[in-house]
Amino acid sequence: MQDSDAPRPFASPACSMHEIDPAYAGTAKPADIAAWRKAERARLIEARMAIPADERERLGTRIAEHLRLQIVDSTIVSGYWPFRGEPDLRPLMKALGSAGLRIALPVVIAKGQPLVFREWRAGTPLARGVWNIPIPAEGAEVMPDMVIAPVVGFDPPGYRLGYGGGFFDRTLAAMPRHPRVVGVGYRSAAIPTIHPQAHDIPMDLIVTEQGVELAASAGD
Ligand SMILES: Nc1nc2c(c(=O)[nH]1)N(C=O)[C@@H](CNc1ccc(C(=O)N[C@@H](CCC(=O)O)C(=O)O)cc1)CN2
Ligand SMILES: Nc1ncnc2c1ncn2[C@@H]1O[C@H](COP(=O)(O)OP(=O)(O)OP(=O)(O)O)[C@@H](O)[C@H]1O
Repeated sequence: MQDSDAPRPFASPACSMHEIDPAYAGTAKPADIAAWRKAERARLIEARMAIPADERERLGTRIAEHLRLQIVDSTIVSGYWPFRGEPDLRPLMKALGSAGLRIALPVVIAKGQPLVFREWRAGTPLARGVWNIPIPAEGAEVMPDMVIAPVVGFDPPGYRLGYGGGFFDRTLAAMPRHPRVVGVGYRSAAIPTIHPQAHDIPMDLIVTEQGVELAASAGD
């Protein structure tokens, strides 16, 4: 009698991924990309906030350890002030500042406009910016040569899903010299694709608690 669950090794080709419906693989192009992104952001942010705070802190420390190894030949590094459960890299920002690097934070000037970067040092007074994000109350506007961008989601080629303002894409597109752009996030923010659009600029590198996820090929 034939056991229907038993493996039948030669019944099909070794790899049949090409036969799988893209919808099943989670990569079918949604009819409405903006609506899909909105729902995906909400899902990813909710999942991130559900990670217990002490676990997020542990993961953030590991991300900072991996990230630190990537900071070579940079003089002005833009970090970020964490919110909505983003990895907290402030200890690293302080350590880099003590080591002589200049640190900046992104500032929203207006919706639909590029960000500007303002220098920050430990102890710099903060003000509440748009969406109540803390920003340096004073300080020179600077051009970072490395930008650390927190991700809500990311995909294997290094495209970043953010909060939906389009700020980093607009900012990078407007910068006279392309800085090194490093996306940071928890490994659980990895998705098969963010369905990149023409305006989406891929990260040069993504760093999670597991290490460096990708490095764009030399010369990019
Ligand atoms: N910590 C941190 N600071 C940062 C960023 C970031 O990602 N993380 N930004 C990186 O860009 C900028 C702020 N970007 C933001 C963009 C949108 C929303 C926001 O709340 N948007 C609306 C929905 C927008 C839409 O879907 O149309 C919302 O969520 O209600 C918040 C911040 C600058 N500072
Ligand atoms: N360079 C650009 N010029 C004009 N519009 C842009 C540019 N980049 C993005 N946008 C617009 O911004 C909106 C949001 O873009 P997107 O969904 O990529 O945001 P996001 O990367 O998730 O957000 P954020 O960077 O703020 O965290 C879209 O409507 C997009 O068309």
